[in-house]
Amino acid sequence: MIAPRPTAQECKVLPAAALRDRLALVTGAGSGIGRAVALRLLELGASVVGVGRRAQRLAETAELAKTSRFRYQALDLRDRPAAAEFVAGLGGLDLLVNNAGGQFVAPAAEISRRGFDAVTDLNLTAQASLLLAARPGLAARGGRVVNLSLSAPDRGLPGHAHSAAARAGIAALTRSLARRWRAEDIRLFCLAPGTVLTAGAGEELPAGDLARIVARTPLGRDTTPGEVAEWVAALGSGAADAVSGALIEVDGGAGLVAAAALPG
Ligand SMILES: CCCCCCCCC/C=C/C(=O)SCCNC(=O)CCNC(=O)[C@H](O)C(C)(C)COP(=O)(O)OP(=O)(O)OC[C@H]1O[C@@H](n2cnc3c(N)ncnc32)[C@H](O)[C@@H]1OP(=O)(O)O
Ligand SMILES: NC(=O)C1=CN([C@@H]2O[C@H](COP(=O)(O)OP(=O)(O)OC[C@H]3O[C@@H](n4cnc5c(N)ncnc54)[C@H](OP(=O)(O)O)[C@@H]3O)[C@@H](O)[C@H]2O)C=CC1
Repeated sequence: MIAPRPTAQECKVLPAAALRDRLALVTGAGSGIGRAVALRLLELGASVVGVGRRAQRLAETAELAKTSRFRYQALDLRDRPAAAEFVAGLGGLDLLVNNAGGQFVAPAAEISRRGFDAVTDLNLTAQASLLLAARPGLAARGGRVVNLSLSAPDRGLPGHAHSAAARAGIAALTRSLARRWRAEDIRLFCLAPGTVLTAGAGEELPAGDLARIVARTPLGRDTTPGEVAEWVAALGSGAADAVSGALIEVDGGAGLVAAAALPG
């Protein structure tokens, strides 16, 4: 049985002012999931700073946002000193959404050293560095961190050896810091979407492969950007006050089943 896909409107369950007066930093806010998250946080009253490498894409998000509560900065997060300086300059921060990430699909044996480094740099080292740099700002506001991940990175994802290793590292870091930073009232979470049919996912895998992966999902459907955005917003709100260090899978149950056949 295929579960129905909610409309963008049906995903919106939080009250209108749930994030009023909060400041959020969303990485990768110029496309896909990051853009959906940024727009939803703005709707809920937050101010949002979006970063990504391409200013043009961020400007498109600003056009959709139609509010001065959105500002953006072109930034390569793998330039760790620049990213750290930028986040320090924001001052107090209520929510960091570590969304920028991704990988290429390749059999493990065909991933070169530079390819492995590029993916682990983006999905582990740069994310870790950003959240460490954000610590003082988060501590000043009892802030939250949502790290975007892959569902069940430890189940052995074909074609994703480099990325799964990086995401498992972030999950471990999330749990470690959730414990270590509790004195500063900082909460950290990992959020693992299932297959979200963004343009980025389409560049990574052919449509046929994505359809096969979605068909194997227990709920028989993809995850929508709106669903991911609502969960991120909830984790940034009072709804998550009793949650700490969790990996939350918004994946239609994908993490419960063996991954579909892909090379690798
Ligand atoms: C069923 C399972 C359920 C799994 C369920 C999966 C469902 C779909 C889930 C979708 C998940 C998503 O994340 S969708 C979002 C996708 N979006 C993205 O991935 C965007 C971000 N990605 C990137 O920017 C790139 O992929 C990334 C490699 C990380 C960074 O790129 P760089 O510019 O640094 O890299 P480059 O300079 O081009 O290349 C660096 C090295 O990597 C190698 N490299 C690059 N592309 C390569 C490729 N396709 N194959 C081999 N090797 C490659 C190059 O050859 C270089 O090595 P040498 O040749 O040795 O020099
Ligand atoms: N779509 C899916 O099915 C799933 C996605 N995810 C994860 O969710 C996140 C968002 O994915 P999605 O929206 O689909 O993909 P996109 O490719 O649209 O998003 C990736 C974003 O990250 C930004 N980015 C990439 N590299 C850098 C960098 N070095 N510095 C700054 N920004 C960077 C990109 O902007 P720019 O290129 O301009 O820098 C882009 O906005 C990723 O971490 C992805 O791996 C997880 C599970 C499933």
